[in-house]
Amino acid sequence: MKKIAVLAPNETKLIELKALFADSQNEIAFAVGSLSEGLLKAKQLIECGVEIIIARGETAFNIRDAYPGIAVIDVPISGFDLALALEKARQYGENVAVVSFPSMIKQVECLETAIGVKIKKYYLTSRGQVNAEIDQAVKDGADVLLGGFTTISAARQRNLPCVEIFTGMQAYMEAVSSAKSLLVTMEQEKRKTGMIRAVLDSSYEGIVSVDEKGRIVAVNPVAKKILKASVGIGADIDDVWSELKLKDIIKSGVAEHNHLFTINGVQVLCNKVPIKYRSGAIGAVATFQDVTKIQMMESRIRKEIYSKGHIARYTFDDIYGTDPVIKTSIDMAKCFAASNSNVLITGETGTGKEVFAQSIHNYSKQSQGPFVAVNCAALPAQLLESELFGYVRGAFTGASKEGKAGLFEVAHTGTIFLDEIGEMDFVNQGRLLRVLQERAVLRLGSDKIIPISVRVIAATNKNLNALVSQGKFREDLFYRLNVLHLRIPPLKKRKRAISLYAKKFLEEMCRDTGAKLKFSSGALKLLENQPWTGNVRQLKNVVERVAAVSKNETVSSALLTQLLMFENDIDDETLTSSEEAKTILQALQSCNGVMADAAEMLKMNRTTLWRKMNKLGINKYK
Ligand SMILES: Nc1ncnc2c1ncn2[C@@H]1O[C@H](COP(=O)(O)OP(=O)(O)OP(=O)(O)O)[C@@H](O)[C@H]1O
Repeated sequence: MKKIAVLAPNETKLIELKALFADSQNEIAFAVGSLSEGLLKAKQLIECGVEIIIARGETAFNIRDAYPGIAVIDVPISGFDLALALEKARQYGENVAVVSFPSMIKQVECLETAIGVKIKKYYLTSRGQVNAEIDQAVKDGADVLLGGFTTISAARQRNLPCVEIFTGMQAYMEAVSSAKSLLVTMEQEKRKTGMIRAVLDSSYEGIVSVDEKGRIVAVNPVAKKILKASVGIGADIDDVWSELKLKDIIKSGVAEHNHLFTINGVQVLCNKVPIKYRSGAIGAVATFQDVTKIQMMESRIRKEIYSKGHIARYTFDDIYGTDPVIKTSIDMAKCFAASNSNVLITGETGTGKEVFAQSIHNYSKQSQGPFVAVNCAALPAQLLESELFGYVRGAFTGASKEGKAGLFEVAHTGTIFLDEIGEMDFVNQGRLLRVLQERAVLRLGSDKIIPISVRVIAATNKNLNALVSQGKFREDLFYRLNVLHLRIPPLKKRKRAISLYAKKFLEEMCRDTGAKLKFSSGALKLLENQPWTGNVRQLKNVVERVAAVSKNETVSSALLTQLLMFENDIDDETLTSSEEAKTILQALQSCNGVMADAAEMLKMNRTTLWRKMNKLGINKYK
């Protein structure tokens, strides 16, 4: 496809030009036409793919005016061309007048001082004016008329002395050479623009940039989607998105980061930056992202990173609860799961508070997000603070170089389960309250607010009301946590459920080992009459022991009595401070005091270890 075209003013010139550029016939299109006829030819050439048009004077001017997207090269009148014309003109007399369109007169003006002559000028704005201007020139005493094709044709018809200013071949050669190098530059620009366009189009961020007047110069598909407006290049940014105040950025020359806006109901996070050239701003660019998309992406990344550790295993189906007491708790918990409010679960140790918390999470809208369980009593206050809220590099001595996301951030879009909340110190209670109020966290040592969407479920076996009246627990925090309250009754209050649990747990254990065991009715009676201070957890442990030691298919009350004696012995104060304490201390020592590792080594969960340490007076280890 030919990208360059030459418009000759007449047939004679066309023949000369075709001969001159015979070598470039494949690259250059040739056509005849000047003024309105030239404009028509230009239209046809553009439709055929021409991007650069070489034309003369007024024709060039008109094409440029009508097709601003097309490069037009004006064939100039050279000093040599004008000198030649003047030399001929002087043969008629001293008074030379040029009658022509402004573009040609401007070129003559530039050259007349160089040549050292004074030429009278008569401007044409249309072809129809030519005779009137010639009349005026003659009246003013012109001996000879200079001009282009229009003037010379009219003068010749009236037998007036005239000389045509020819555009020499040298000028056409220069114009063609300029056109060729312009084409190369244009191709390079197009490639660059194409690459920038591809970057803009593939960006996950919305991007809008404006020039110094606030007119849009670039806008990508994501931005169009968010703005929901038919955003056109050249449109005033204030007509499309006035809230953005992008013109203020051009004025101030100062960037603004992390601004939250709502546009068309979509919350976006926006950065605005001035485009600077030399000392001033020549435009501005705004990049913005749909906040929910950022959150979804973050949550996906977080889930990838934490998928191993932060999953809720239990669902309501795992809770054995045919007894009416627990059924009521399950029904209530299901209702709680449907709301987003904070939940406080109270109940004695081992009643199943975490099982309920996990089931609520899995039944809730947050079920696709992480479930992060934190034992507030298992960590010293300062460590708990950095674990919960995270920190930035250098926040405190020993802080990791990269900083660390807190568990609240980890739990984003999911649930955080704050177990043993009654053990939380006052400083952390204050920080927790702020997080609950503002739904955002500040990492230690940072002033950057990180918005989070986390469902909070807290649990305690303490009487929080009593702790509030003793001044050990913040009242405001208590009310924030206690929006929905789930009380899990102790096992001794669900006597009828004991044998059901025992049977179910035995079935579970047998499923693992392949054994076929069942309780005798006497054994079940015995179980029902135990105090079960450790509640369901304790019952489960006893059944586990039964499954391990029972040699007969039917578990007798005799065997059970023996095992229960042993169970009660474990609770015996005299035993606790000796062997068990020693084992725990050894485990803690070899794990550098890291409770999670020690618990794993001792094959018990962290909560159990923590409780045992408390009981044995070794909870201040480290
Ligand atoms: N209704 C139930 N159905 C089945 N298993 C249960 C039930 N309640 C509790 N459990 C079992 O009892 C054990 C203790 O439960 P969980 O850890 O939820 O208690 P907790 O009240 O959170 O204890 P703590 O206060 O000591 O943290 C778990 O192993 C769980 O499987």
